[in-house]
Amino acid sequence: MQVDIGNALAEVATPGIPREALERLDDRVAAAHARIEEGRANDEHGYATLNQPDNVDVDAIEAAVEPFADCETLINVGIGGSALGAATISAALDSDVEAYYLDNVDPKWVADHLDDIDLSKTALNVVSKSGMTAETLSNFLVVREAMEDAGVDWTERTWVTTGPEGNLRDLAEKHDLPSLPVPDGVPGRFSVLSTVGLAAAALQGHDIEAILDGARDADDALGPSLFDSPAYAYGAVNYALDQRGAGINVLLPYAESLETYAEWYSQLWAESVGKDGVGQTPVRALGATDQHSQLQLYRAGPHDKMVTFIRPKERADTTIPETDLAGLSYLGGSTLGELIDAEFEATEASLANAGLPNVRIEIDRVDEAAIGELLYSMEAATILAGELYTVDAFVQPAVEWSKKATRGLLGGGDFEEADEVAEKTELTIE
Ligand SMILES: O=P(O)(O)OC[C@H]1O[C@H](O)[C@H](O)[C@@H](O)[C@@H]1O
Repeated sequence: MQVDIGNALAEVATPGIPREALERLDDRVAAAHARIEEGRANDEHGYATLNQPDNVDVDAIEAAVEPFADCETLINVGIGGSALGAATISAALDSDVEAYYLDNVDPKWVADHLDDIDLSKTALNVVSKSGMTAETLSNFLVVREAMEDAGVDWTERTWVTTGPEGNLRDLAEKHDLPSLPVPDGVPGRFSVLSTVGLAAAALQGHDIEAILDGARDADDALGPSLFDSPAYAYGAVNYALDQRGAGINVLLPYAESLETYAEWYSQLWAESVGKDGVGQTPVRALGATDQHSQLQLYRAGPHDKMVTFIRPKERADTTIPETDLAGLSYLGGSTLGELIDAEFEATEASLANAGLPNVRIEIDRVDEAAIGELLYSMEAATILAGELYTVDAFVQPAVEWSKKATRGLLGGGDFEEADEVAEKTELTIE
């Protein structure tokens, strides 16, 4: 993985980072790296994330999914960190096993999925670190009932990934379900390179050892200087641009297979650095599609953002047939890959021309090793940013308020948060 921060420098962009400021920031990166290494050595909460590639029990994962080797479909019931990592790997890599991630409780959407799936040929993975998440448990109950209605023995088609306690752990013990533990000391959003993200990948036939090898390569690239570590360079530059006014980071992957990656990164970054009144806002977009929807704003709107361009350097390709259509013959004989790469470079240059900061991330191709390297690198980039923002990157207390309000609204107890829902200030225009 390469990270090119040239277009984030002050000689190109506004806001931009002067080279001498980057040198000074590198001193803080060295101190942050030392703190991270200390946290890893002591297996501290959060920092233990970066030890995952050496802690994952690949045999246990493969053994847990082996009973489901005959399935044609996987349903992953989980939300947030219990869905987005696995979904990123599923979206990036091809498989004969179709995977559905039920990570929302939109009734029609859930029902439509269940109507489309042959539940007798389906494996169900229920994932929740806490084992308490309302959306996950509700969707599990809905899928279980659908299996029963279809005459399918759900206990024969289900494995659970969860913590040592909670409803899911109780369920697994009550029904003797195969289960995998979530890793200790690893917050959900940092758990893709563990049982949480890799079990689904194993079931889909992906080489999880290769994913972990990619992560190990990224680990080897970590060091006390951003000038030697692509992951730290990315985390440090995002932080430095945010300090200078680029409070938004638009993620612009130029591959459909990386669109879910942008969703995963958005949770990782937002929940990690978004606290105590600070934190850059990740925004998901897609190249080349959003050149035709958002680029106008990126190039000619306020300089309150940066853009992250992401692409694989190698990709399977499709030739554009020769044509005599007026004004289009120049495309004939080229390939869609050449077109999207030209658009990547042209759009990147158009932002540099407008002085809007941007960073380029390139992976060799979209395969197991490159995905492992990218995911691990972004986890390291985020942990480093947490140190630079001086926030605790491993907690997310702000998500609890609406959970309490929801529970109160549905009769799940007395919560003052629910009372405040009823006190909404209204000015409805209709
Ligand atoms: O894995 P679970 O305990 O079910 O939590 C799933 C998700 O929900 C929480 O509310 C947090 O916002 C996320 O960080 C977490 O990944």
